[in-house]
Parts: sequence; structure tokens; C-alpha cells
Amino acid sequence: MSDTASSLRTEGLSKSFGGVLAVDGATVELRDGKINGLIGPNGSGKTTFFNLITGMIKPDAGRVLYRGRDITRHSPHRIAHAGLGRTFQLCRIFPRLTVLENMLVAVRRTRLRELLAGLRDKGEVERARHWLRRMGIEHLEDAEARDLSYGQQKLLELAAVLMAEPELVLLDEPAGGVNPALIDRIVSLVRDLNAEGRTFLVVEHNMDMVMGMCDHVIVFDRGAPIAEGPPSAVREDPKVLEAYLGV
Ligand SMILES: Nc1ncnc2c1ncn2[C@@H]1O[C@H](COP(=O)(O)OP(=O)(O)OP(=O)(O)O)[C@@H](O)[C@H]1O
Repeated sequence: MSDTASSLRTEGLSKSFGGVLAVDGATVELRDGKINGLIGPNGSGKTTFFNLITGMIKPDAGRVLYRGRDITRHSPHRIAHAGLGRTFQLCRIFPRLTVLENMLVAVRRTRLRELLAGLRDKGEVERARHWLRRMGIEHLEDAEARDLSYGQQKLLELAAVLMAEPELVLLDEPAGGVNPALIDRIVSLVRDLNAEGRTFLVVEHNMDMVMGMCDHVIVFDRGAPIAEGPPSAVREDPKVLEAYLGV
């Protein structure tokens, strides 16, 4: 695939909440095999855009194309099944399940009832342990998720997303609320996962993280992209400075 080919593309995507136009005709193409960053001032529509791509909310207009197929009105589950995994701004895990159980319920094939009955697929357990090891939290597999630190919960959420073997991973504020040492660990994990062939789209307010980690940065303002390019170019773009400074 060429450098500019894109498996995820949106065309004229729009969504209003009451009178607020949160996403306004956004046409965006991700770079395949790259770490794409999505930045923009507060309220510029980044989270809404994420939710539109992953089927959590439906657009008023426009389309989401994944690998050339229109997935605009597909359910979040179907979209995840097609190869798009995502994490949430406020980490989403099951607090009363153990770490390992959280990993197993992340796989659709393992039903909660079977899990509670002690029926576990050996292959899935091995895969779960593999991802927990990659995240460095394998020693916590029997702990209840609610007893993990917030940073460890974020790693668990990412590990659970990886159980579905997504080709494209969307991270919603991975650095939010985590300490600097863990941010470094998340950056190096994302780099490794990217080197293995996964494409990323990362929404993040931590500019150092975005500029240091991303290959391609898309800047939103008022619900649509106003600039994009490598971090060095975006950083110098007068339109971006204007959007952030609000002048
Ligand atoms: N469920 C909702 N109901 C009403 N308004 C909403 C809703 N979700 C988002 N909005 C509004 O839409 C606009 C875009 O919000 P969104 O959360 O997508 O922006 P954002 O760029 O992710 O912001 P932040 O960087 O602060 O997380 C904002 O004005 C917000 O108040």
C-alpha cells in the first residue's frame, strides 16, 4: 500500500447536538501504518468525531468508509469486528471482574456466563496473558480491576482492545490522568504496536506526547480539520496557532 493510501476515510461528516454543530462536514483521511494524531482546542469536536467513526453516535450527514466499505450506520460491535479498536477518555473496564476476566470478556466468543462457570478457552487465556505481559501487568491477572491504579487500568483497557487484533487502534486521551513514567511506557508500546503494522489515531491534549509520537497530525477547529501534516509543519502553521490562541 502506498504512503497516502487510507483504509479509514470520512466524507463530509456532520453532527449537531441541539444548536451546537460539534462536527461540521469533516473530510479526513488517515495515513495507513502510521501513528496519526488528532488535536484541537477544547470543544473542537475530536471526541464526537471519534464517536462517529466507532458507531457510538450516528451522524446527521456524511459517511465513514473503512477499507472502501461504508460503515456509517454500523453498530459499534460490527465496527470493532471489522478491525477498529478503541479506548475511552475515561477508561472502560469491568471493575468487579479480575484482570484476566476483563481480557476474556473482551473477546466476543467468550460469553460472560461461561466465564463465570469457569469455562475458559485455553487459547484465549494464552492470548490474554500474552497481551498482559506486553503491557507489563501480567502479575495482576487475578486482581480485581477496581484495585488497579488508574494507569494500570488504562494498560488493561488497551490490552483488552488488542484481544480483538484490531488493525486500526483509536486512543482517546491515553495520557490523561497518568504519570509521566507511564506516559513514556504508553508511547513506547504504541510505537512497538505500530512497528508491527497497526495504524493508530490518537486524540490527546498532551502536546509533547503528540508531537513526539505521531507521524501525522490532524488539527480540528470548530468541528473540521484546518491543518494536517508532520508535527514539525503543524507546529509552525499560523492557522493552528490562531485556533489555539483564539485570535
Ligand atoms: N452529548 C452532547 N450533547 C450536547 N453537546 C455536546 C455533546 N457532546 C459534545 N457536545 C458539544 O459539541 C462540541 C464538541 O465537543 P467534543 O467533546 O466533541 O469536543 P472535543 O474536541 O473532544 O473537546 P475536549 O478537547 O474538551 O475533549 C462542544 O461544544 C460540546 O459541548
